Amino acid sequence: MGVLLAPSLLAADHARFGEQAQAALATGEHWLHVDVMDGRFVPNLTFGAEVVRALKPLCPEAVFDVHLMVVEPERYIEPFVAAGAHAITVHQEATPHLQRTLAAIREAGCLAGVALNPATPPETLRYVLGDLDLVLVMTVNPGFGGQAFLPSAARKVGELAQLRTEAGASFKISVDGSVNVKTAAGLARDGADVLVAGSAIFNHPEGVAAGVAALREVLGP
Ligand SMILES: O=C(CO)[C@@H](O)[C@H](O)COP(=O)(O)O
Ligand SMILES: [Fe+2]
Repeated sequence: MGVLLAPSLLAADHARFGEQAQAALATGEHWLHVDVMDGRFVPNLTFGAEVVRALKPLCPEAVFDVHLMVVEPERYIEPFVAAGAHAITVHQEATPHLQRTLAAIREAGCLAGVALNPATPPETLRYVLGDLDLVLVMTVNPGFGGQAFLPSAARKVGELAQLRTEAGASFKISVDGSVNVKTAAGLARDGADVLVAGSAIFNHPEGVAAGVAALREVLGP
């Protein structure tokens, strides 16, 4: 299976979410990445489950990939499931009860993901590998779009691919932060299954379709 692209709505025009989400899906991509920030876990605020609920009828084919950058993420599983999320990712650093939280996400019928801040080692997931469907490697510090890529954090992609093989696990490896035409191909070669891209898609000077096409071109067939 080829690499999936997950356009990140954080970089979309917030006054035209529906239109921009539809433009991203019209390119043939299916995932939509939804960045939820609470002003506590990260120094920025975005939106909540109502955005997924509102987009759902406009984008019935979308896979809503929710990235919770919030403290106490377990409190938000139910509202996002009810709104129509398909994948819910919590931060390893945000909950002391990671296994329970992942189990609750799966129990609710969603893919269960864990995000790793740049300083968090993949080994911290060793004892929850069987509870995971997705690991989100942050290649910037979470909180903002348009930041500089951290190559040290990207090294985790290959390490996770190795850990996955050794453990006989099957989680997807997703990468989030400064995914663009310079970084995408290397990340895919290292083992990324999903590439989250905000600025590279929604801030492309020729529009959303051109942003997706440029990434697809460097990724190859
Ligand atoms: O989770 C985050 C930021 O915290 C991301 O999903 C950003 O939306 C990525 O934006 P770009 O780096 O692609 O502009
Ligand atoms: Fe994100």
